[in-house]
Amino acid sequence: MKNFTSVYDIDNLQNIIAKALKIKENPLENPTKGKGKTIGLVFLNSSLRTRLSSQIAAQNLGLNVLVLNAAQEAWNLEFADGTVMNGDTVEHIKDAIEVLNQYCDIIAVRCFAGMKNKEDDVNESILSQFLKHAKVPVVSLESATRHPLQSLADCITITENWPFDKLKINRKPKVVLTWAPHIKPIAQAVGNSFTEWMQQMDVDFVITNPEGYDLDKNFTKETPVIHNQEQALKDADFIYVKNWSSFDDYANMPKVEGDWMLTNEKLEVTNQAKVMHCLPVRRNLELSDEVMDGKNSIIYQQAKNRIFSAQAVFSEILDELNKC
Ligand SMILES: NCCC[C@H](NC(=O)CCC(=O)O)C(=O)O
Ligand SMILES: NC(=O)OP(=O)(O)O
Repeated sequence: MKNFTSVYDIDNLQNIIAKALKIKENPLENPTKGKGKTIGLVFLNSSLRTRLSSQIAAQNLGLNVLVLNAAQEAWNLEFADGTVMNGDTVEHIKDAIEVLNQYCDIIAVRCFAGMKNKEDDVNESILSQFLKHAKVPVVSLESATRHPLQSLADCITITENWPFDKLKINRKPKVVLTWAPHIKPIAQAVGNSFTEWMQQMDVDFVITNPEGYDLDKNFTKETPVIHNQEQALKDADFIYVKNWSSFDDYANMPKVEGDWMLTNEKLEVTNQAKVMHCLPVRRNLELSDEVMDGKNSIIYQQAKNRIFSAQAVFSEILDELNKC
């Protein structure tokens, strides 16, 4: 694996899920694979899980880990080309990446959507600069349109809870991605990414969201989008709860009819569905305390699997680097 920014960077989804599950059994199986190499984890936005799970994963492989919380600790970065830098920005992203090339064997970056300019976000204006200027492999820690390490962890979690090869049940699980309320505009990255990965899993996948909140068609493709939440949740085996703002009316929050928060009452029409969320979650807004703390939640298991998703990816990148 050269870079990891989407599902399209992996050769075989089932193989990498199996690899991650094997790592989970023995995370310290290859403690020297990354010896003498350095990964830089660059965060342009906040993080709890991605920062810590990537750090654990890298350490399990013997990598040196540098963490840069760039938004708080580094110089104020300029992203636009050709700007006369006589304002607040101190260092151009191009120069920062060139310097990271000198220190790192792998560069991992978190760069959320700016939510101001749709074209910039759709074109991944920041991640694309890393892909252009980095001379080492680049890993996305969530970009403007995708969160692939999260989605891989989600696939691992679904597989653990629905062991496709071992189950006697001869049907695919029904997986529902349901929109949830929020107080502010949130990017579509997690929803897009989950959609992209579910389309490659052996599952029946549907999305439910209010009118005006359909995700980018380039991600949803043929996936059914249902605007009636109760209808979509019927017989679900897995429910993935996530908020996102409007894509069509970009980064706005059109008025929503009804209450979309996931509650135990809503779970009644499901097949005792397992509930997932990438976290952080706004309790009693996106989903109720009773769901979050209840027996259907596999949300902390999902968070734990972030370690093994990152470790499987770093391991594949190291295999490639160690070939040279
Ligand atoms: N990395 C996981 C999710 C990160 C981000 N959530 C947030 O920004 C939540 C912020 C808040 O709840 O105020 C998102 O959905 O893309
Ligand atoms: N799920 C996730 O990526 O969490 P953080 O934003 O805390 O890293």
